[in-house]
Amino acid sequence: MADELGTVSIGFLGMGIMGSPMAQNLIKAGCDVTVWNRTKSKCDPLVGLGAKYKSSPEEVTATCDLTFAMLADPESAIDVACGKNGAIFGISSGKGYVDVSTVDVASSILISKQIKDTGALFLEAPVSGSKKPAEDGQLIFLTAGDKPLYEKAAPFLDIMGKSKFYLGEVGNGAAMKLVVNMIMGSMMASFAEGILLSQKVGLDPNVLVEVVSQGAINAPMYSLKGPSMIKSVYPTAFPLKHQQKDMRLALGLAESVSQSTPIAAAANELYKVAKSYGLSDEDFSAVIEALKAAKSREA
Ligand SMILES: NC(=O)C1=CN([C@@H]2O[C@H](COP(=O)(O)OP(=O)(O)OC[C@H]3O[C@@H](n4cnc5c(N)ncnc54)[C@H](OP(=O)(O)O)[C@@H]3O)[C@@H](O)[C@H]2O)C=CC1
Ligand SMILES: O=CCCC(=O)O
Repeated sequence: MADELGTVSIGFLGMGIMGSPMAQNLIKAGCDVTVWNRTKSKCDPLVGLGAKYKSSPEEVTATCDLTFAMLADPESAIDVACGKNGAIFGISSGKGYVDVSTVDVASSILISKQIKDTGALFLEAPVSGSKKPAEDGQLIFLTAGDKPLYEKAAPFLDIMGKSKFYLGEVGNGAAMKLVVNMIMGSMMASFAEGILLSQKVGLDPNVLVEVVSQGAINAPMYSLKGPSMIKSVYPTAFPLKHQQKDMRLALGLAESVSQSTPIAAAANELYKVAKSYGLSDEDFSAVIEALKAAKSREA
């Protein structure tokens, strides 16, 4: 199997919290991987594991059959794909581009069009699952776009993830991801309120987490993040700035179809407040600090 995988040369653009472990899993599985990152030093550990390095997205797509991109937001995803020395300048017919970043529908369609104009194939494949699932190869891929590329990419998605959904036309994967993260962001904001309320009425919030974890509203996120939130520490798995970006993009998606989303809109305001307190690079569970600050101002 490792020999078969090694016959397809893989490019990987973006060595952040998610991209690095995803690329690492491909290397460990025996794939021929070439990496690029805006901040070059983040490629060093991957090169140490056997990856090749190229100095631009263009050079990566020129030398690789299949290129994955894991970038911060719509702006960086578009820039890396279509900007100066971007992926479109190296890619060509017979190759594929798989964007696993979380972006909005319009940005994904724009990148798809630019890639497909070169004759190459495009797949969007944003992921559910955070740093640990990325390290463990347990991500969930929400794919849409060219079916032949989905089939070609499938063995590699299976190395990085535990499941994959093919959702049809480009935009459907992006939309699914935004809906999922809109729910998650609202759940976390509500959980933060619950922790603070339990403390304020004299309950032990650790017991609250235990009660929640045994009931119908249990979600792994609560027992994973709750204990550190109670200690006011937020080790970054999913940066708060990205959660707020996803709330913003989800609200835009909702507006585009006139769907009312008042809960998500309220939660988004909390993430904005947390960002204004300098918490952008903390884990998104740091949204609880926005409520604490409001509390102390009222007191
Ligand atoms: N962390 C998580 O739990 C999850 C994140 N996601 C999504 O995955 C994507 C990546 O997330 P994550 O790895 O956490 O984010 P990071 O912030 O850790 O990494 C972002 C990556 O984007 C690059 N980047 C940012 N701006 C630019 C730019 N202008 N030009 C070129 N490269 C740029 C960064 O490069 P540099 O190193 O130079 O800054 C880095 O490689 C996001 O869309 C996020 O929403 C999806 C699921 C889970
Ligand atoms: O986009 C981030 C998703 C994080 C998660 O699914 O746990």
